[in-house]
Amino acid sequence: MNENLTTKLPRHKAKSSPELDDTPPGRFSDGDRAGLYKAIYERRDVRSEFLAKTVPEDVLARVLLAAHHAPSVGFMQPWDFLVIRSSPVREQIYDAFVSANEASAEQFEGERQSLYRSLKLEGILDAPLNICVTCDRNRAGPVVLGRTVAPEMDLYSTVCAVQNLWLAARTEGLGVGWVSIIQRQALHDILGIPQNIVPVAYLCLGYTSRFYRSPELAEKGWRQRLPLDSLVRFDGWDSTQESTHLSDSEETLLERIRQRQKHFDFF
Ligand SMILES: Cc1cc2c(cc1C)N(C[C@H](O)[C@H](O)[C@H](O)COP(=O)(O)O)c1[nH]c(=O)[nH]c(=O)c1N2
Repeated sequence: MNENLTTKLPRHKAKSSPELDDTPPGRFSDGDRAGLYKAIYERRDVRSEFLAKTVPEDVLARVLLAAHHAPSVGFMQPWDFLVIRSSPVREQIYDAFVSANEASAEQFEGERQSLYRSLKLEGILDAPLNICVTCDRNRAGPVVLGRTVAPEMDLYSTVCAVQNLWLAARTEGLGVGWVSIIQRQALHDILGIPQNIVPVAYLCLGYTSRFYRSPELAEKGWRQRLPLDSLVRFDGWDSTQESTHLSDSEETLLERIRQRQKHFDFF
């Protein structure tokens, strides 16, 4: 990275006195870093705990602007944000969810199906606000820097915006729940989204009575977080993790990951 550029970056100060701030240029202060990691670890997918409380416009503006600052291929910014408050509209979306969810439940069998049916997988009517994040695949014309050999990059960019929104919302005390159990065509029909625009995410958003400490699906026995050390590979897919094949630094990295994940096990 260009050193001059780095040194010109604004210093983020968590400490009250600037003289005490010895944060290296370009790096966040301990407080700022802790805030970001806290948002990451304490973000949850929220379905049941929404409160009716209104989300003030300035808070929503901050969250949407955070989403708009996501990275995007060729700086395409392919997203639009449909803010949905109307109860009749949300009721139609909810009906679309119910029929898609019934079909989804049929994909599982026996106890797994019973457990699936016991899960609440949306907060469409409970949350005061729903947001549909879409992707305009033609926003920057047919040829986009970075998308020439990987056309799906615009969709990935839109997902980056969703993640920014999700994290920013968490710092504001807002819960977000992603509902993907809705036929895409139903979103086109109900929301009048043109066929050339892709609905990427349907989100429920609002203040909550609480946030689960760990993913609700983990707490309810659906699926647990995987050990990260088993997902890290070195220099190629087939690299083995047998200790004889690992360099000291690779072994140290995996050990640090194990220690850290044990520490954060409950997330
Ligand atoms: C693309 C995509 C799509 C969905 C989700 C997420 C993502 C990324 N999730 C939320 C998902 O279940 C949740 O993220 C995981 O269970 C992990 O929990 P936390 O997000 O860490 O709380 C989700 N949850 C839900 O109740 N109904 C849904 O339809 C979906 N769909």
